[in-house]
Amino acid sequence: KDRGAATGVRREVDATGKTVLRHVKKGVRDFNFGRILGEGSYSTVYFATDRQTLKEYAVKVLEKRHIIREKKIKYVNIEKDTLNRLTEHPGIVRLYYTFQDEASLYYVLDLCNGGELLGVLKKTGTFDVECTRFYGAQILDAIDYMHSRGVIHRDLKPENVLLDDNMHVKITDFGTAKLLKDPREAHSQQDGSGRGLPDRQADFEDNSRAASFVGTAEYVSPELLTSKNACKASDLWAFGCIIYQLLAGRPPFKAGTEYLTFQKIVNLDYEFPPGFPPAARDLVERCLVLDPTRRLTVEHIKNHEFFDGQGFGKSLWRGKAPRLRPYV
Ligand SMILES: C[C@@H](Nc1nc2c(c3cc(-c4cn[nH]c4)ccc13)C(=O)N=C/C2=C\CC1CC1)C(C)(C)C
Repeated sequence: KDRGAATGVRREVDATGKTVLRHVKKGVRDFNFGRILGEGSYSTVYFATDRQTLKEYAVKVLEKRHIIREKKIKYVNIEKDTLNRLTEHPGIVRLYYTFQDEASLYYVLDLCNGGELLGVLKKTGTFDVECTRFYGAQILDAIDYMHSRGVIHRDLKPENVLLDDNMHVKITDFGTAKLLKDPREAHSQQDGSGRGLPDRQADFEDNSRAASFVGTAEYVSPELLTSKNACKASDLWAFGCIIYQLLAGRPPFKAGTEYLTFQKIVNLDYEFPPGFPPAARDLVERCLVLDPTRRLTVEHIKNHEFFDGQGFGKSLWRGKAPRLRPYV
């Protein structure tokens, strides 16, 4: 079958002579590929335009041979399953289509023209309190939605927080997410950390994969370094690191080598620069808690004084993003 077939619905006559409408998958030839937007370890993301609709997308291309050789098939499936679970939130990159050809897999996704939050932060150096509150609230709202759908991101960091045309947040890069098997976990605080529901410990991911993955050094939570088990609170540890970094211009735990960075994390060895806003300091201190069961939850954070006056409903995603100003 011609993979590059035009899109949409085609009228055909089936074996019994009945006229049927067939949905035809999009293919590589339905898109004009443009520049490279970003490169991951197993993928390249291109700018692309749909030739029929002229809509612009980001297309993530994964080379099959590379994935097989590097034994990453599981990660590819996790990412696709995760993207297919997270379809109804403005703060999550949306997957529209997938297709393949002999050599590669293709994911057609939201185009985030604002690029990575890290890039924007590097340009301004730091964010002022208003910007930190707005971007912190959007990231937190997206985390809340992910967790409600039983997804733990496990590698949240400013490189994976993208920005769309309105400079609103789009969380991406779910190849290392952890999908809680039992959706019941999704709607409660119990979340695979084995807390409170010991009998369901078995429900969770096979520990072999969990054991093998560790996030990006600066944002990885202490429990992932010590017990190899990520939980929803692990994403809130990363959230605390991101809030600190937006205001300070650098992450709280950063050393010359990964090992020394891990040392700082498990020893909670960090300090605030002079003039760090007190409400933000209190919030960060209550997220960067070694014991995941004592860390603030999403609900606690939404009610923290740092977010006083910040709505978390639809208004958060409708309003204009604040002009980016450095925290001086
Ligand atoms: C984090 C990711 N980088 C990026 N991933 C995506 C972008 C993206 C866009 C720019 C950009 C746009 N304008 N200027 C820069 C720079 C980096 C991007 C996008 O627009 N849409 C979906 C993406 C990813 C979705 C896919 C994970 C499911 C890595 C480095 C892994 C390739």
